Amino acid sequence: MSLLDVADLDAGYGDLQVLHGVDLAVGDGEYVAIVGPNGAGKSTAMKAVVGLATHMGGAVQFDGESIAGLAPQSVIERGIGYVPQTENVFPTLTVEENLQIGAYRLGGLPDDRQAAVLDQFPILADRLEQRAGNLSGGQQQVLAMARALIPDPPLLLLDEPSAGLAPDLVDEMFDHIDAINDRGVSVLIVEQNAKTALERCDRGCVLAQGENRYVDDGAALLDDPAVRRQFLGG
Ligand SMILES: Nc1ncnc2c1ncn2[C@@H]1O[C@H](COP(=O)(O)OP(=O)(O)OP(=O)(O)O)[C@@H](O)[C@H]1O
Repeated sequence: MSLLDVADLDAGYGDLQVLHGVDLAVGDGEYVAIVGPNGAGKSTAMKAVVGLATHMGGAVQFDGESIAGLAPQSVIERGIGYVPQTENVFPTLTVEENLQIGAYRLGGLPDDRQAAVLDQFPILADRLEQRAGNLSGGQQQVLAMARALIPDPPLLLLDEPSAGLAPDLVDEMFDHIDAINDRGVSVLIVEQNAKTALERCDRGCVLAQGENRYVDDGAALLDDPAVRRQFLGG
């Protein structure tokens, strides 16, 4: 049994079904990437796990328990951190206040959790009093990840963490994700940047038109001529 196990998932928005029978698993300590063309349903798969898309059928299990159809706050309370693609920090609040919001379910920001994330992301330690909206795009993404990590979730979901970043910052973002995973947090990312994501992850899942197309080790997918031709530009 994986930490996150999604089987035969149907999901969408209201009456619109976007996902058709999607399977997805993230093992303990594993780093999994969902890649695929625009509109494939990658973000929807992630949103269905966290309760932001309509669950229409199939199983979603986290740590051996069903979370299918649960509201986002219940999913997060069970130990899944989630960083949406956009609007993932409160721009008018300071860095420290953003971290405090990550702790609101804990009834306050424990010193050890603040210390742990500041140790991991020193760039934030120097900017605690700065408004989040004044940080660069990359720094805001780091803050969003740090906030999601405050409750110490065993699984972190990142929706397009490299979106909108200058090319030289993309590698830096992926280095941060590697470091999070190296500290024992299981990671599921959705990425447009398929090649880089597949190079970095343990396992990749290629989605197209709301269905699984390929699931394999990242390196095996990168080597697969059919995957390269259809999804990686040759
Ligand atoms: N809130 C929503 N309400 C209705 N339809 C939506 C909503 N969000 C996404 N969709 C539709 O669901 C389909 C899949 O979108 P999704 O964002 O999951 O794709 P994606 O693979 O993440 O693509 P992209 O890389 O372009 O974000 C698209 O047709 C999109 O228009």
